[in-house]
Amino acid sequence: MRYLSGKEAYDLDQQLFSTFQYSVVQLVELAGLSVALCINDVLARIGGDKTALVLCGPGNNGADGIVAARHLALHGWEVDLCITKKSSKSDIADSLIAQAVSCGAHLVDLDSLVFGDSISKEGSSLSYNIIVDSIFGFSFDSSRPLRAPFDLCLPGLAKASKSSHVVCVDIPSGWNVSSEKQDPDKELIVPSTLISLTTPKTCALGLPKSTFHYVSGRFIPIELIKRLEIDIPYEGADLFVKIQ
Ligand SMILES: NC(=O)C1=CN([C@@H]2O[C@H](COP(=O)(O)OP(=O)(O)OC[C@H]3O[C@@H](n4cnc5c(N)ncnc54)[C@H](OP(=O)(O)O)[C@@H]3O)[C@@H](O)[C@H]2O)[C@@H](O)CC1
Repeated sequence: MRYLSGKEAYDLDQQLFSTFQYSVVQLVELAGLSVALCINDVLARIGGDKTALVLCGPGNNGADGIVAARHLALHGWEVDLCITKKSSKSDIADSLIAQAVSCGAHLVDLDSLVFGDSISKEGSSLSYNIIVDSIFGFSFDSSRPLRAPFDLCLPGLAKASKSSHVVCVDIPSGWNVSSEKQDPDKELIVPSTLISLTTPKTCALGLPKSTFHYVSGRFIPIELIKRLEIDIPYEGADLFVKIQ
């Protein structure tokens, strides 16, 4: 299995957009659909109800989460969708959010969430069976200090991840993407599931042995698969494979 650094993942992404002429919307749609399929597979393994909170960030990792929220809602899940921070650059988030809501996802404000051993909505004792971390992906820069609202919600999510099932999309938010080992002095998310898109990134080498690890995002052109030696052992027409 090929593990990519943050820079290699970024370069691959750029080639998909330039040389291979994919649009962002196409790729986040395929990524988000495969994330939703993986989450259904997780549910079949852990049991419990079909309730999920999807926390989305400002970049394309967040866009993957918004699309996944829509598909989960279409798969019969009760989905709360929280946009932690909107990007000033992206013009796709608004339409993706509107589509998710029209398919049954409920928008919740970050301020209305209570972070503890689990995450719940203010005034409600109900917690979510699955929390989806789609806040930051491979463009996260762990050398920069976290600004609001991430200075509060990422440590809150990290705490909740010790007792709740947190599914991380592509990268556990806050982790150093290109390092096998994480800073022991930082309070970081402990993923119960990681869904690596395209191929795992270096940080996935430091996953706990108990973490479910999926690879999905089956949209890489043959030429890139050969050149980068990305040989994911998909079976038949499956859009994801569980590798741990
Ligand atoms: N080829 C593939 O496999 C595909 C991958 N896809 C997905 O795209 C993801 C990568 O998306 P991405 O490049 O848009 O960036 P992402 O990681 O969402 O974050 C960017 C945001 O983070 C912010 N930010 C950074 N550091 C920060 C800090 N310390 N503290 C605070 N903020 C910080 C940064 O802010 P800025 O630097 O602009 O101020 C910006 O707003 C990838 O992981 C996968 O999920 C698919 O959708 C398509 C095909």
